[in-house]
Amino acid sequence: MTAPAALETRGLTRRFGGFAAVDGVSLALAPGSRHALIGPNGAGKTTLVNLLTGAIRPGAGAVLLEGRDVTALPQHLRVKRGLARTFQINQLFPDLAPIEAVTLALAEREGLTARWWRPVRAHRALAEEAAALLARLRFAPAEMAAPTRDLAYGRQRLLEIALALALKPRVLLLDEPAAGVPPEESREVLEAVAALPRAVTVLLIEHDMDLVFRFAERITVLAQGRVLAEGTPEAVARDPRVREVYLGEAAAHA
Ligand SMILES: Nc1ncnc2c1ncn2[C@@H]1O[C@H](COP(=O)(O)OP(=O)(O)OP(=O)(O)O)[C@@H](O)[C@H]1O
Repeated sequence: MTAPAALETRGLTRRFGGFAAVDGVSLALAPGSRHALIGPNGAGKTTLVNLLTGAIRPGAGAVLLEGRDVTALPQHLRVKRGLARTFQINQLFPDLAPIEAVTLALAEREGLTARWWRPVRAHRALAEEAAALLARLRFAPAEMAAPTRDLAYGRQRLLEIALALALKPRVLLLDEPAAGVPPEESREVLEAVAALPRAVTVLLIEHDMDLVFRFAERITVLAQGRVLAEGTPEAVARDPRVREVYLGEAAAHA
């Protein structure tokens, strides 16, 4: 028996008024894969992510996490089942150092924050775990201890990813993790994500094609709410239908 997909949708549909923003989308992320979701503006990517996380409900279809139907579950229970997404930048505390923020996130996950009597030892173990997590994302010790506001923007985006990882997800959704990050730094962000252990399946939603083609093993292309193409980066890049929607978009912006 083959393992179920890490995350799967079946015929997922969401309408706004009469307009189908997501229209019968079926996709499956293989366990441990690096998968990207791309599509021109208005293709339905954000709506699909909101359906995956449970921020909004579908009119039809299903979402399955490791083979279990989570369509009816609210967001926090999907997080508990192992689905995490990156935080928005404004959720970072500028005065906290990354090591403090990640230690707190780990403590919250372990349910330790409510215990005022928690032993110092437990806190030290969490701080060590936080340091290891940040080191995996290539934070130097000095950066871990400096206030978040002093970090370069790319490092702040990596800190968001570290906070999502503190939830110990099985599936991580990254919604444009490199948006607004200078090119030299954005490459670093994606390299650090690509180097995460294969126990975490990653779905990347990204506009920057360079980053997508560097990162992804499989790409799903969304257009007008539907899956237009799905395959390896090479196959997707060759697909004339994909070229058409992107060339059309480029022409519209010219
Ligand atoms: N709450 C809403 N009410 C009405 N229409 C909506 C709503 N949310 C999204 N839409 C419409 O659904 C379509 C898909 O939007 P969505 O934001 O999911 O696309 P996207 O692929 O994320 O686009 P972009 O890359 O520009 O962010 C758009 O035409 C949008 O106007």
